[in-house]
Amino acid sequence: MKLLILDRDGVINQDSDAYIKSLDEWIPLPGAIAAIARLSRAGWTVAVATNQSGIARGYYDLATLESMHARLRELVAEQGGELGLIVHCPHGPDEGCECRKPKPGMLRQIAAYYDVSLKGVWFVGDTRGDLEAALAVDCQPVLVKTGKGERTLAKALPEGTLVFDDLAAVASHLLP
Ligand SMILES: O=P(O)(O)OC[C@@H](O)[C@H]1O[C@@H](OP(=O)(O)O)[C@@H](O)[C@@H](O)[C@@H]1O
Ligand SMILES: [Mg+2]
Ligand SMILES: [Zn+2]
Repeated sequence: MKLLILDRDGVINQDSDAYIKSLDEWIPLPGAIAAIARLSRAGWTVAVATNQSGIARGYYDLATLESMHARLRELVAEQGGELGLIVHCPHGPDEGCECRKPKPGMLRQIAAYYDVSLKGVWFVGDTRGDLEAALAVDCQPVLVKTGKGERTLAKALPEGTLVFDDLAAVASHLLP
């Protein structure tokens, strides 16, 4: 199974230090939707693992989050693709959950859903926490320079991290 796991904010859509709090604030990054659709049409399963502490913080509710994900699915479908499982962590940093990255709980949830091993599966993110979550479960850490990626690049990356300009470049690398 060709499985690719993506972080959401800063990889698929614009991120903000003020959180993405509404559907209007959820703006796809250039080429991201097309990249997901291209991968899907080529037989890849594309899943998403996203921290959403804004829910715990009271900035937006689950219905709003789900409206963003419905829009994401709609845009991918308009380009002939299909997005796979989206897993989110609604918890705050102090709740001690197992799903908030850099913990790998969401990656494990995705692996269990598809009944596959995570070894070597690419996990594409824009923050150090994404890379650490990948390493914790033997995924291939992949950093994109969008979102907080340039900030993440300013410090030493975990050994073996692959770096791409954006999700479109990741898709072009994976597709013939
Ligand atoms: O990149 P993903 O995991 O899809 O989502 C990140 C968001 O949940 C938010 O995560 C927050 O981190 P804290 O949760 O406050 O540490 C901040 O970095 C926000 O800027 C960001 O929008
Ligand atoms: Mg992110
Ligand atoms: Zn959680």
